[in-house]
Amino acid sequence: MTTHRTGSDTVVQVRGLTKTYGSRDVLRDVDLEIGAGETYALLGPNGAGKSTTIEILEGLRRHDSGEVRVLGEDPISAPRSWKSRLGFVSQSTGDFGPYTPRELLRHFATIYPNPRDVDEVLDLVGLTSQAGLRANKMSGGQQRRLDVALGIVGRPEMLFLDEPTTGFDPEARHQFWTMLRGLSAEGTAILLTTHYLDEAAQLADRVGVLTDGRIVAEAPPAELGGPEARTPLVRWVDDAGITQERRTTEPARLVAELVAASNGAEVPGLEIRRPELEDIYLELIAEREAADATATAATGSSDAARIIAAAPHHPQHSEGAPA
Ligand SMILES: Nc1ncnc2c1ncn2[C@@H]1O[C@H](COP(=O)(O)OP(=O)(O)OP(=O)(O)O)[C@@H](O)[C@H]1O
Repeated sequence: MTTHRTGSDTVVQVRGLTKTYGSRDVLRDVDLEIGAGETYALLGPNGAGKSTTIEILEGLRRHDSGEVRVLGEDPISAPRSWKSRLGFVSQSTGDFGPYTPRELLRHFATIYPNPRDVDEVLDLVGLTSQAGLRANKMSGGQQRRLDVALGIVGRPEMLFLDEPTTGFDPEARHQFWTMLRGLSAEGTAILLTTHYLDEAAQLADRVGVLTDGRIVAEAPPAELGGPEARTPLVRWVDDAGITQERRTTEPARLVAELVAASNGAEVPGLEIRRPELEDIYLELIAEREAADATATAATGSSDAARIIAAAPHHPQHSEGAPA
């Protein structure tokens, strides 16, 4: 399923990655490659394993089997200098203590060998006018922008963004997209998870759909699901008041036929929809869930049954080397 990249600019290389929590297989045989300057969006429903994947790549979690290389190193045994080449924005906002965004950024900038200018970063994330305010008192969206600022101040070669724009207002999201395009143009590789499919469509060179621990589809956003998935859908209400829909590659012809059949009158409820990434993603997930339900019915087992059978279950926490 994975479209392997080749070349010396590979930043992330993952082969056959598996991860189990207790008796639960969270990642099963995941392959992933991301190149310099590439933005890869990892999509998937809640609990699919996206954050687990990112945490393994960051060296915060151990994996069970498979090969993982980020900037040529195994994250678990990588030297300290390796971390300074990465940028992280995790899913939850941190506690900023009594400090202001400018103070925090100045402090973090000292950790990196070639940091960005603090004022430039404040400007990039739209926090210039909040730079001197106490960060803990800023709004949720502003704190999230600060998370992003802290993630990029070290001029990372590889940037991990776990649902970075949660809480952003629309203007901030657009500003963020522009900023990411700039980082990408400078050669930064970006791994992004998001539940905003428009964000993935806007930013990603490739998207991967992770569900049930596997990447079930991977392609540039405009190609996911293949050409079939993009066939326009025409919907209208017929004489009996019943909503009809038909997929056709010639929607204009179908509309002309409908108009002719109604003697030139308006066709009630007429709508032509061209499936977007979100429609295609939802269809992929629904297909997958239907296939899993069929398999479960056939074997008479389910994840829930396996988990109950394996109880007591003790969740693990941070397993990797300290940051
Ligand atoms: N430390 C842990 N111990 C046990 N199970 C865990 C642990 N961390 C995550 N899980 C489980 O692993 C699965 C994958 O979680 P993960 O956070 O990677 O999903 P996700 O795709 O990032 O979800 P979301 O979109 O909700 O952020 C979930 O079922 C979750 O409950």
